[in-house]
Parts: sequence; C-alpha cells; structure tokens
Amino acid sequence: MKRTTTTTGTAASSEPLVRGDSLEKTYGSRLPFGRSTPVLTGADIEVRAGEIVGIVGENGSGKSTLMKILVGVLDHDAGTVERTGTVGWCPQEPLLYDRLTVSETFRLFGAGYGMSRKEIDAAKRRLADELDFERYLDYRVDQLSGGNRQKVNLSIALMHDPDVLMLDEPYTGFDWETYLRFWDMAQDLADDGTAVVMISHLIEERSRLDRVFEVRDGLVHDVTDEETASELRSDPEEEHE
Ligand SMILES: Nc1ncnc2c1ncn2[C@@H]1O[C@H](COP(=O)(O)OP(=O)(O)OP(=O)(O)O)[C@@H](O)[C@H]1O
Repeated sequence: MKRTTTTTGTAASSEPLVRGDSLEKTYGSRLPFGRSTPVLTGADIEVRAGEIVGIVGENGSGKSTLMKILVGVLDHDAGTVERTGTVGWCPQEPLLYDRLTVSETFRLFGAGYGMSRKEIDAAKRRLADELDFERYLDYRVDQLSGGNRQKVNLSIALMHDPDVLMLDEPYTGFDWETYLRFWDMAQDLADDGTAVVMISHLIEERSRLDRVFEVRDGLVHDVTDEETASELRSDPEEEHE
C-alpha cells in the first residue's frame, strides 16, 4: 500500500511543492433527500519548500477535506491540484492495521514506498529512537496506547523522507516531551527543505508556523499577517512600550 503521491520533478528551494487552485468540494447527503454540504467553494493554497504552514479554522470548516484533496486521497469537484515530489500524510485517525506489529507496519508501508529492507530498518530505528517507542516494536498495533499509536502513525508518514509532509493534528495524545520533540523534528525537516503542512488548533504554536492559512466560508485566507499583528497586540511587553 502506498501513501505517497508522486509526480516527476525535484523540489527546488522555495518553489511551490503543492498548489491548489479554485478547489471546490461538496459532500453528498448521507440520507436520501438530505441536504448536501458545500465545504470548499473556490479555495486557493500554495505551499513552498522549507516552510511550516498551519491550516486553522473552526470545527467543520473543511481543514481535513482540504488536506485530503491536497494529498490526493479525496476527489475534488472542481479546480486543480499540482504536487511535486513525494508526499507523506499523517491522517487524523491512524490508518494502521491492528493485527500487525509495529515492526511489521514499518515493513508493509516501507515496501509500499519502494524502500529496501535496509532503508526500512534504518528509518524504523531512527524514528523509534527519536519518538521513544523502541520497546514497543514487537507490540501489535491494537495493544498500543493512543499516544504510541499516534507516534507510529506519524512515523509512517515520515519514514520515506517525503518532500511534503501533511499532518492532520499529528500530536493528539502526545505527552509534553514528545510534543516538543515532534516540533524539533518538524523544524529540522523544514530546515532540510521539506514543506510541512499542519492542521493546528493550538494558539500556542502559532509562533512556530511560517505561514497560517484559515479555512473559512469555503475559502482559504492567508492570515499570517493578522496572526502576527494579534500576537503583537496581546504581547504585554508591547503594551508597556
Ligand atoms: N464523508 C463525508 N460525508 C459528508 N460530509 C462530510 C464528510 N466528511 C466531512 N463532512 C462534512 O464536511 C464539513 C467539513 O469537514 P472537515 O472534516 O473537513 O472539517 P474540519 O475543519 O477538518 O473539522 P475539525 O476541526 O472538526 O476536524 C463538515 O461539515 C463535515 O460534517
């Protein structure tokens, strides 16, 4: 099974790696005669190499829908998506097989990514060390705690060193230390030229994001400058100046 979506071409620094233009998506009703739900009505977004981009917005505004369309796992009704390079996706709900062990999970996804046995093993050791789950490598996925399952979910998205990393609230269930380690990893990846796109709900982490896009009323708004302005407004030191 493959989680990557690949097109030809390599990522030059600060070139757009993912671009969505005029994206539209309406979900059909789950009930007969029920109402359909228009979610995106002409959304534009561009993500460049080496930046950490946050996608924010109210519950139900369409953040996950937008991300799934950019990853390529959900069809859109209109508009275009362009991707360059490989994509890693960490969905909100882990898409893991309960009956496989953690090591077997790495082997399965690594094979899907086209990695050699040696590369898979190296990635597994590195990520298990960084996210501190070495002692669970022989556990079955259904025996893991929620936080450890999420660590595996994130590692699977990262293991093939993708050019673009799409993360849907990747730290749900992480303890504080793991959360901080996660951010170090995200920063290191961005420093190496990976484009990191993250759905975020935490005001606290806005300062870690290079750009912030808000999904609102079916569109994507670049609110980076508004965020910076509101941060300055709420900075007590600024107020005393
Ligand atoms: N498969 C589906 N079928 C029908 N409606 C859906 C489906 N998936 C999502 N929706 C609806 O589309 C809207 C956007 O959902 P989405 O999950 O993209 O929002 P979100 O911004 O990621 O929300 P949250 O912050 O709660 O995770 C919601 O009204 C949701 O109920």
